[in-house]
Amino acid sequence: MSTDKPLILVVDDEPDIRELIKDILEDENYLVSVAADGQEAQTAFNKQLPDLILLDIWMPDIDGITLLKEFKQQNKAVSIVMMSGHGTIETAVEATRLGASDFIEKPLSTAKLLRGVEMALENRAKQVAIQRELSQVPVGKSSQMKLLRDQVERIARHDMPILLVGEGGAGKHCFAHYLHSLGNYADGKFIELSPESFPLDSHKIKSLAANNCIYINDLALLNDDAQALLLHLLESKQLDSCQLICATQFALQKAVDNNDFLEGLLYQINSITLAIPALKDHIEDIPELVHNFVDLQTTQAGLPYRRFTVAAQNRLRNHDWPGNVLELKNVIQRLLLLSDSDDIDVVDIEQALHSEAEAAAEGDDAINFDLPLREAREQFERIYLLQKLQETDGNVGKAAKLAGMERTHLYRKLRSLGIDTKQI
Ligand SMILES: Nc1ncnc2c1ncn2[C@@H]1O[C@H](COP(=O)(O)OP(=O)(O)OP(=O)(O)O)[C@@H](O)[C@H]1O
Repeated sequence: MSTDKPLILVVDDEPDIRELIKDILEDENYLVSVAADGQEAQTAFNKQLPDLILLDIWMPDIDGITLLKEFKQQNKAVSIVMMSGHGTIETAVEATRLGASDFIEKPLSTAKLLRGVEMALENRAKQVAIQRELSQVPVGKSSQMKLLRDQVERIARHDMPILLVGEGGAGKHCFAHYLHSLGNYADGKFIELSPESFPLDSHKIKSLAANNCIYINDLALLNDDAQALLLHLLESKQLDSCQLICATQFALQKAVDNNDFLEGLLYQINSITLAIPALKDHIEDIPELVHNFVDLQTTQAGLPYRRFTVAAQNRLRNHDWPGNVLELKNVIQRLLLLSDSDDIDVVDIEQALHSEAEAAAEGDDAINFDLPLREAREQFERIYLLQKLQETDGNVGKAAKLAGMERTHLYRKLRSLGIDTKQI
């Protein structure tokens, strides 16, 4: 829902009835838009997705059942109540089979109309809650999150590949799952392919992809052969019966300029791009995210419930969150696990953020000889590679040459060490 008041679209070819319904619903504080025929209804639907559609069954240009099918195809979460003066049981059954949530018979009475509308909106709210549980619907009331959710609802059923761009931990997986849950292959699997696991075999990819959702993360790290294969499959339209979502935290255009990424592949996958903002750019969502994570950790992971004081929440809003939502999730988990009071206050937050910062800063220090070899090696690699990237002004290709390693190997290394080339 994009506003706090539910938006109801009334589709009826009789002007008196349309206006009457509009007046009654507006008196009850609903937002109402009206359409006289199928075409107007389609335009209104595309302009702003309604929370509920009241749809007349008999209309001159297109019948309500066809329109119902079209709307449901475009967005299966939309709630639709059919209205008809000549309602028969068969039509009602047919409409509910096709996804209508209810059926109101004309002549309408105010009570009948309002009861139908309330029930449909309640059902929709329940459905959204269930869906949220199942598919991790991205939460957040900020304008960015609302817009992204609206865009996802609009594009999920398109067949074009979708590109998600955002920093590590910003929510790319979360939006990919949401796209899958609303997409044409929601009943199929969500298969994640990483550059390491990307099969260099077109039959294998096609069989994985068939009627499923393929999520490739991080696209910039695909090696040359994998890039060429993916480009070939897309150009020859061999990945048609699947939903393809690619994700990256690196600037792909920059990778193209550096000859690290195939330009043709970028054009194949970037026509629908969603930018997932860094958490510091939508901090107003922190209270809701905190609530969401506390809920998840207490119900699913069995951690004890603790209340975050308002001061604690404000302190969380003042942090920079370089690790984005993932970092917030980790901080909350740590607080629920380690705190010994029922209330989480500013002091607890300071402590948790301090431990996070210490962990993150460890890599910037001189080599620590107390560390096990593996961690000391990682620490050295981080310092060494940051130095090379600084020398080459963030150019991964050049840094790879200096370091005497393959570019894609370097990309992978940077990712595993959590180094963001944009920050160089
Ligand atoms: N808007 C959101 N609402 C609820 N949960 C979120 C939201 N954004 C992210 N999360 C959760 O935060 C965690 C980190 O997000 P996610 O894994 O989606 O980030 P990512 O961008 O895919 O990270 P990476 O770059 O490491 O692949 C996940 O558990 C995800 O479900």
